[in-house]
Amino acid sequence: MPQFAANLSMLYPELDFLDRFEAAAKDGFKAVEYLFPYAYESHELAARLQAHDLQQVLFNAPPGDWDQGERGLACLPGREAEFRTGIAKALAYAAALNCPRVHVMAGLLPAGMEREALRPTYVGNLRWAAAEAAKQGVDVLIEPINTRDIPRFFLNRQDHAHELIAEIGAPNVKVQFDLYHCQIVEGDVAMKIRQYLPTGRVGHFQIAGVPERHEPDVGEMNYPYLFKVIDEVAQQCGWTGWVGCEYRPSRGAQPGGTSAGLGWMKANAKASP
Ligand SMILES: O=C(O)C(=O)[C@H](O)CO
Ligand SMILES: [Mg+2]
Repeated sequence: MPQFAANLSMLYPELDFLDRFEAAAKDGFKAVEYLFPYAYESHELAARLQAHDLQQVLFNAPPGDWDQGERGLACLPGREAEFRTGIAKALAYAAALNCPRVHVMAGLLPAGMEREALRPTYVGNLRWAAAEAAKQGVDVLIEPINTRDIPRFFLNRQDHAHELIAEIGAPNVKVQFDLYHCQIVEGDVAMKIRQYLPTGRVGHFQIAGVPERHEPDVGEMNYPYLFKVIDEVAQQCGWTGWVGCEYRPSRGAQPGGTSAGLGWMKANAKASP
C-alpha cells in the first residue's frame, strides 16, 4: 500500500488547525501536507510536527490574493517580483519544517489572454523558482487542476505539465499528480500512472473520490485498484513518494468524522501483502 499523508487543510475540519496534527497522528498518519503555513510561525508548526512524530511532505507557495480569487502567480505577466518574494518565503518555511517539496500554483488565465501567450512568463518563473529551491534540495511541484473547481486555471492536463517541465529543464521540477483532477479532466488514470511515474517527474500524488471530493471509497473511482498500480510501478522504478489525502470528509465537520471515514485506508492496509 502507498504511504498516505493527511491533508490538514481538508481533513479534521471540526478541529482548530494546530490540533489537526495530533488527530492525524492518532489515526496512524506519519506525514502531513496542507495548503499554506503562513498564518503561523514556522517554529509553532515545527513543534507540532515534532510532538506528534510527523513529517511535513508538502505545502504551497503563496498564491497571491487568495481571498480575492487568485490561485497562484506563476503564469501572470507583471507579477514576477511578487512571485519571487513568495518563493523566498516558501523556501524559508520549507527549511524550518524540513519539507522537501513546495507546490507552486500556476494561476488563472487573465481575461482575454490565451494560455500560449502566458507560457514564457510561466516557464521563466518556474526556472527561477527551481534554481532557488535547488540550493536547499527542495523540489518544486506543479499541479494540473480541473476547471470545474478552478475555472480558467492555467494548468489542467498531465501532458501539458510534462511538456512544460521539459521546457523548464530543471531536474527538481515535478508534477503533483492529483488523481481526482485527472479523472475529471481526462480520465484513463491508471494508464497515466503507468506512463508518467517511471519518468521520475512525478513528485507526489493526491487522492479524493470523484465527483464530490469525499473519501476515496465514495464515488466513481476504484482506488484499491489504483493503489495497486501505484505500488507496482513504484516498485519497478524505485519511487518512494507520498500520496496526499486531499478530500473533504463526507461526514463534514461532525466530531470524529474524518477518523470514522478512514475505513478505506484500513481496508487497503489489510489487503496489502
Ligand atoms: O486543489 C488542489 O488539488 C491542490 O492540491 C492545491 O494545492 C490547492 O488548490
Ligand atoms: Mg491537489
